Formats: sequence, structure tokens, C-alpha cells
Amino acid sequence: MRILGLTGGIGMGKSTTAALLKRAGLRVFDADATVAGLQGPHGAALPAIARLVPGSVRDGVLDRTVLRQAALSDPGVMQGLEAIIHPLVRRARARFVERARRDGCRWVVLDIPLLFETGADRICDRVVVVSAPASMQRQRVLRRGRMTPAQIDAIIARQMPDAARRRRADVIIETGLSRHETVRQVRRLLYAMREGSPAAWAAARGKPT
Ligand SMILES: CC(C)(COP(=O)(O)OP(=O)(O)OC[C@H]1O[C@@H](n2cnc3c(N)ncnc32)[C@H](O)[C@@H]1O)[C@@H](O)C(=O)NCCC(=O)NCCS
Ligand SMILES: Nc1ncnc2c1ncn2[C@@H]1O[C@H](COP(=O)(O)OP(=O)(O)OP(=O)(O)O)[C@@H](O)[C@H]1O
Repeated sequence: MRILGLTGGIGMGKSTTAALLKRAGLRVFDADATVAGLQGPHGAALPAIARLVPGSVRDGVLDRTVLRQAALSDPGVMQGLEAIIHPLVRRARARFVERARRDGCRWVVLDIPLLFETGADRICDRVVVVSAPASMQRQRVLRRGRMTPAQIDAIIARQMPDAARRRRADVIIETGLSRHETVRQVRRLLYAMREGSPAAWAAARGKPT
């Protein structure tokens, strides 16, 4: 079985790309969804989060606005939160990979925002980076209306710079052009995964800068 890593900064278009891969029939591990489950009603991470940020959990339900505010204004809290969440995500990821292997999958996708930062790229056969101009990234996240400009900066500061990510990518998917162009690039990627030849991977690579 081969593992495709899928990563990119906040708002760069990971979910959109993951959806296209899923539609093509690939099994996708979604790290953000796993975090949401751990932090959902009576989620496994809630007791530890309640100790880390008193008042953030009430009646078994997390107030994300309170947690977001605490984590993004105090690096110590964010570090504590990551120490709670990341080992649990790693375990869920290992279970996902194990199950896919047992089921005889040829390729699976790991959609992980912090793929490089957490070293998860080491278990990947190829890594895809989704990318768009920085101004578009900020605009997209602002438009979602959940984060303030300062909170967006705090998240981006915790992530590897886009240029460094692009340098480490086997394939770059641009989401700053048109949706049509993104779809075309994903199609080239799917062809390379099926075909496996160096020429097909070279055609799927995208621009290095
Ligand atoms: C800080 C929290 C409460 C903000 O919640 P919110 O609902 O506003 O955002 P959401 O979870 O949808 O995250 C949006 C994006 O932010 C980025 N992001 C989230 N946490 C982090 C982090 N610690 N470091 C870098 N980027 C992060 C990711 O790209 C993610 O896709 C939440 O993201 C969280 O609990 N983060 C810690 C867990 C973590 O590291 N997640 C990253 C994926 S494993
Ligand atoms: N190729 C594209 N063309 C046009 N718009 C796009 C494209 N890809 C993504 N977008 C838009 O950009 C926004 C962010 O994309 P998406 O939610 O996929 O990002 P993400 O990387 O998963 O973000 P996060 O890290 O915050 O979870 C969405 O509103 C989406 O519609």
C-alpha cells in the first residue's frame, strides 16, 4: 500500500482537494475531522482540555470560541493543547493506516495540516502541497468569519511557511487560479498514482515556486 500525504496552510484548499480525491474513490484520513471528534460532545480530549483551560467545557460540551481565544492568545496554552491532541491524532492515524492495509487498499490519503511539522511526512510515499497566494489565503479564512486577523496570523505563525512547504512537495496543487485548473491538476495526480511512471509523476509535479 502507498500513502499520499496531503497538506497546506490554513485556507489553502486542502479540504477542497481532499474532496476531489475522495470522489475519485480514495480513502482519506482527515486530521481536522479527527480533532473535531476528539473535541466533540463528550470527546476523549475534553477532560484534559477542561483542566488546561478552566471554563472551556460545560456539561461535556466544548466552547470552541473560548478555546480558540485562549490557545491563540497564549502560546503556552496552544502547546498544552497540541500535547493533548497530537498523540491522539497519531493513534487514530495509525489505526486508519492499519485498517486500509488489511483491506488491501492500493493508495490512501493522509490529509494533515501539520504533516511536515509533526513528521508525518516520513510515512508518506509522496506528498502533495496545496497552495495559493498569501493574500488569497487570508481572504478565504477571514471570509469564513470564525477568526480575527490576529488569530489568523497566530495560526499561520505556527505553520511552516508556504515556500518551504512547496520546496518539500512532490506535487503542488494550485488553488489560486480557477477551480477548473485545480480539478485538472488533481486529475494529473490521480493519473500518476495509477500509472506510477516517472513521466506521469513529472507531469503531475506543478511549479516548484
Ligand atoms: C485552535 C483551535 C481550537 C481553533 O479551532 P477552530 O475551530 O477555529 O479552527 P479549526 O480547528 O477548524 O482549524 C483550522 C485550521 O487551523 C490550522 N491549525 C489548527 N490548529 C493548529 C495548530 N496548533 N498549529 C498550526 N495550525 C493549526 C489548521 O490548518 C486547521 O485546518 C483548534 O484548531 C485546535 O484545537 N487546534 C489544536 C489541534 C491541532 O494542532 N490541530 C491541527 C491539525 S492536527
Ligand atoms: N481551486 C479553487 N478555486 C477557487 N476557490 C477555491 C479553490 N480551492 C479552495 N477554494 C476556496 O477556498 C476556501 C478554503 O478552502 P478549503 O476549505 O478547502 O481550505 P483548507 O485548506 O481545508 O482550510 P483549513 O486549513 O482552514 O481547513 C473555500 O472557501 C474554497 O471554496
